Amino acid sequence: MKDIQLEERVVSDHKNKITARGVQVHYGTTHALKDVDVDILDHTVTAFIGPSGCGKSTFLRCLNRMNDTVASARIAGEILLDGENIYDRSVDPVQLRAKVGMVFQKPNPFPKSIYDNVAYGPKIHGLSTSKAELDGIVESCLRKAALWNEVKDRLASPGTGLSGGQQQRLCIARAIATSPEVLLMDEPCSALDPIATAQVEELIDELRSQFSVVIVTHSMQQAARVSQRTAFFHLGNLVEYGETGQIFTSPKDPRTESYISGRIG
Ligand SMILES: Nc1ncnc2c1ncn2[C@@H]1O[C@H](COP(=O)(O)OP(=O)(O)OP(=O)(O)O)[C@@H](O)[C@H]1O
Repeated sequence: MKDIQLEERVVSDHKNKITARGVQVHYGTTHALKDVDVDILDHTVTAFIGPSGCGKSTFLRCLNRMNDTVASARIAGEILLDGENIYDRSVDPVQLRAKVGMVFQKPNPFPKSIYDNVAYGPKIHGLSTSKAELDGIVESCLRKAALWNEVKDRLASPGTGLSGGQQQRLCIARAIATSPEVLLMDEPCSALDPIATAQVEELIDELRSQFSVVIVTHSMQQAARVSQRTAFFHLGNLVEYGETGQIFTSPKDPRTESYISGRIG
């Protein structure tokens, strides 16, 4: 990883967007996440890394209450978005997921046109008052997702007819169409080829100017390329969290050191 200028990474004084304290998750008798404390900064890409089964996706899914859909999941602790507890009874998970959007491992466009994939969220959340306004949102999101030029002449074609990399960028356009404040990405490049991966990574860096991005990745190179902060999970514990440069060049915990040098995982 010599070509990556980690030491040049500067984490600015962005404010906390998400504050997690004492987060525990059980699936039935499996204790998947143990007492996790994290501050996710605004306008920052945060990478979650760690060996398979360490709880990265579980924690990611706590941040927009996706785990609510898993019958056996029990979540304890506190997760605040801009100071408000997202698990409060008054919070509507559907509204929360518009603010804290998600992109999944496998591109999963709706069986609808390219246009309707992006327009769906703004429509159900009442974010546009006219067709012209909706057209504007669709175009701007497809542009932000670096897909507009490839699809502008076939907006009525099915989203599922695009290539894998294009489908993932369509899913990113769909996720940003509700103007989220945080975007969660669960291994968003694992089904993509190197060219599509590079496009999505470039996009992640651009999206950071608009909101926080949290990415789960199995690739340490990817974490080093795209993130400013990295959290290392192991056996359900958050072992170490800090600036990406520090985590990769001078980890404090021997378990982090072992993982990044390939001895565990
Ligand atoms: N829906 C579920 N029901 C039961 N157990 C689950 C469920 N989802 C995850 N687990 C368990 O919780 C633990 C953490 O899983 P999780 O998917 O969060 O790990 P991960 O670090 O994201 O793994 P991977 O890198 O393989 O995706 C594992 O022991 C897993 O088997």
